[in-house]
Amino acid sequence: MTKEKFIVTADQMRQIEARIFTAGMPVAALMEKVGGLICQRLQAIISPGKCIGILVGPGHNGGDALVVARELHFRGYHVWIYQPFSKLKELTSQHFQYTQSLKIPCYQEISQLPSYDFLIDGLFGFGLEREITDSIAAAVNYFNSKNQPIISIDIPSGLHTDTGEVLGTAIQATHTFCLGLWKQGLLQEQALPYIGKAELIDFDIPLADIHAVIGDIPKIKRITQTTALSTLPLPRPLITHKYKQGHLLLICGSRRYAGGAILTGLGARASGVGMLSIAVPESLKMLLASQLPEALIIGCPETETGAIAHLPFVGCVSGSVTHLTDLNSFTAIACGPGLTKDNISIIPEIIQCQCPLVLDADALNILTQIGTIPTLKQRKSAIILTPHTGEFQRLFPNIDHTDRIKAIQTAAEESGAIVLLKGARTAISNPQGNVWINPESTPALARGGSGDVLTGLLGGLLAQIMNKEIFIEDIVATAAWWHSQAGILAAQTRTELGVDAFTLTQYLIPVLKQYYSERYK
Ligand SMILES: NC(=O)C1=CN([C@@H]2O[C@H](COP(=O)(O)OP(=O)(O)OC[C@H]3O[C@@H](n4cnc5c(N)ncnc54)[C@H](OP(=O)(O)O)[C@@H]3O)[C@@H](O)[C@H]2O)[C@@H](O)CC1
Ligand SMILES: Nc1ncnc2c1ncn2[C@@H]1O[C@H](COP(=O)(O)OP(=O)(O)O)[C@@H](O)[C@H]1O
Ligand SMILES: [K+]
Repeated sequence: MTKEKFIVTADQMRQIEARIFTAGMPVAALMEKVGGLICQRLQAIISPGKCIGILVGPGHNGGDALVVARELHFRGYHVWIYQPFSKLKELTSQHFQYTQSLKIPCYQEISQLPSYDFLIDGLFGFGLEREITDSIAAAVNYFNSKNQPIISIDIPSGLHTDTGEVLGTAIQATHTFCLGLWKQGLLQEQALPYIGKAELIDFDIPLADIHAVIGDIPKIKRITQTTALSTLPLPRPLITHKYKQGHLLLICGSRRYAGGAILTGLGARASGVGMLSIAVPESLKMLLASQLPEALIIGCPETETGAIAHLPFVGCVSGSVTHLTDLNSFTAIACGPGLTKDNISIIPEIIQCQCPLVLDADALNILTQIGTIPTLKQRKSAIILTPHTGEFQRLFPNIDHTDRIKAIQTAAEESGAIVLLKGARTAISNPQGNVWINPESTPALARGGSGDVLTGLLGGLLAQIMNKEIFIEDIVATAAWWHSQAGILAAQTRTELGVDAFTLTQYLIPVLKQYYSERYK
């Protein structure tokens, strides 16, 4: 669905809504339509005869909930209403009056509430701007303590629509039916424990109204299956050869961290890149060759501690060492996993390469040591930094990272890099502040080495976009999506404990194959 990629703040949603109403759509008609759509979804989840408690707030979120209450009542569900407010908005008040004429039981006190199978949360939507307190806060905490399924309308009541921050307390939903367009708060990490399974209820907001408010090219977008698949190098052109499918150089590994190089290599393998070269310390060469027989393994001179001392350009070293001819012969370079910080000269050595460059893990720690901004300012071509929160803080110590989206926008603008901030909701910003957020992932990925897999996969995809009209940040977003989807599939098959980084690499291709089942039947 095309609207899945848009993300709005409360203010933007209000402006979009205002345009629709000004154009002639009656407010009551829209509420009726939305309530009907919510009901259809509820009927698919909840069988008739179940007992459903409806939590009704004073605004239009409460109005939606009342439409739902009325409809479910007529469809054979046992419905009761909890409505503790003395003053309701006019439309909400009318719907409330009608539910009372239908004799749907209504309660003001939680102590009086009957039992229930499901709750529908219509206390507050995007109109919540101040903390929930007193008896309403106590009610929210009471409902959370019951451990029964709760379906929140638009957003779990108590979450700030933009920041996902908890305002006093918040409903811990098992499902969230977000209305019309994804609210920014639902994409924020701090909101995750409250949202449950989230889905968008599309109520036909005209695209023209969306673009009029958030712009032709929206600043913040959700990565979707459609946006990701549209940038993948699939199907391959029939007439091609390996060098046309990209040549990736990985610079990674050390005697201490050999596994990082293997995992990065296996991530790159799954990308389908035409040629893969891996620069590792000389003593790792045989190991890497045995794990990745298709790759060209470049053994590098090493420090006493077993880190790469420098890259073996032609003329630099002799003997059995495989030489690198020229960094500019590659179509992408990814550097960092397992490198150690033992030799900081490796970054100045590669920073001027002309192809897209990914820095991850110890390459980021080295970058911090030699000076993030001054070093990146020397760079003329695209560079992608892939820090987790700790690395981000070290790279950009002056940037407040509590709002992760603002933080990456600032970091990208100041450094000129594309910044991918890893986490439960990985987000990517380019230097112009255009952001992609990855909306689905799994905590199964919170495990050593899974970031190394991402670096290899990303490098391999970047290597393949040469001469294609694809923005680099779009392919970075695709890599984050693919990596997470592989984690989700692996966790579904093996539980969240069964997704070690090597196993993750084994799911990268199977997860993709699901989307191309017709082609590969
Ligand atoms: N836009 C659309 O396209 C569509 C929107 N729709 C629906 O409308 C919802 C937005 O409705 P909304 O604007 O009426 O706000 P909502 O979230 O119900 O609550 C605001 C009310 O709560 C009150 N209040 C606030 N904080 C409080 C507190 N801490 N403790 C106690 N009270 C507090 C506040 O009172 P006041 O601040 O005025 O005192 C006000 O009365 C949206 O989420 C969606 O469900 C759909 O029907 C159709 C399409
Ligand atoms: N709670 C989580 N939910 C979803 N994904 C996560 C979570 N925690 C970590 N990840 C993902 O796992 C990967 C971890 O990367 P990183 O921290 O660099 O690990 P390593 O350096 O050990 O490989 C990142 O892609 C990150 O987005
Ligand atoms: K709600």
